[in-house]
Amino acid sequence: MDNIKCTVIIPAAGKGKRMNTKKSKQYIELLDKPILAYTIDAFEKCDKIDNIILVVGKNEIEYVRKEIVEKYNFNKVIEIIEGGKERQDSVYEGIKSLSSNTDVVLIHDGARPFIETELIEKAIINAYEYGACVVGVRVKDTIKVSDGDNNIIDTPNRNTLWSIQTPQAFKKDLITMVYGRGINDKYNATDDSMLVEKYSDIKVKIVEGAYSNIKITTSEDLIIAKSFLNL
Ligand SMILES: Nc1ccn([C@@H]2O[C@H](COP(=O)(O)OP(=O)(O)OP(=O)(O)O)[C@@H](O)[C@H]2O)c(=O)n1
Ligand SMILES: C[C@](O)(CO)[C@H](O)COP(=O)(O)O
Repeated sequence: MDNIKCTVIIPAAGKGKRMNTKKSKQYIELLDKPILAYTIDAFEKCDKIDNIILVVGKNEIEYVRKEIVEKYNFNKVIEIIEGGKERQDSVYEGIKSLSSNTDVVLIHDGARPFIETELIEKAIINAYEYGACVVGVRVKDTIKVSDGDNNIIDTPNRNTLWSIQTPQAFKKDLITMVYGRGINDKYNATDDSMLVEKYSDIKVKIVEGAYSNIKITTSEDLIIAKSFLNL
């Protein structure tokens, strides 16, 4: 475990359309610190992480370098690169810049600032053992499947359902192979593990995560985030 070389790719090039604020949500400040800085901090302080690759919007590269990476002394950040149109395109840019000296690759949303060290470490261990894993929590609601007219057509057994978060962690060769194929096929995956499910025989392990590991997506999430920080 101590010898596993781990790189995390943090996609943070989104526009935050659902948040609908002037600045993209990952740059909103909580206690004078941008949300993205909380996210990076979680990986900077995890001993098992060697390198961090940040993927951001073209016009934000210099801001992120000066006002986040340098300001908070994030020494593990080795690259700040330009993202793409969709999350998947941004992650692929990160994958293309991975060094050969990496065993396990973690992918974690820039907009998930409350990830804890213990979960990062569990994800690394499971990825190393099984090849691929995602962090997730059991769903609390009953989930329905609908047809195109909002009629219910199925109610899956809740005991089998998970709400999937990040980090998602993979052996480097596996995630590189499946991302290459997904991009080539223009296969639209809403999370990284979908590509492993589609293009390999590897079973993706779910690591039971934390309900606090929210993705800041809409304005309600900011209220929750502030309450976590006692604001
Ligand atoms: N082209 C994109 C789109 C998303 N992301 C990142 O992927 C993570 C999860 O995406 P999401 O929460 O959907 O962010 P946005 O795309 O910014 O939000 P929205 O869909 O509301 O516009 C975020 O950290 C986001 O910055 C990215 O790097 N590149
Ligand atoms: C990867 C993810 O965070 C897992 O829940 C999520 O799928 C990202 O989706 P989004 O539509 O880009 O918010």
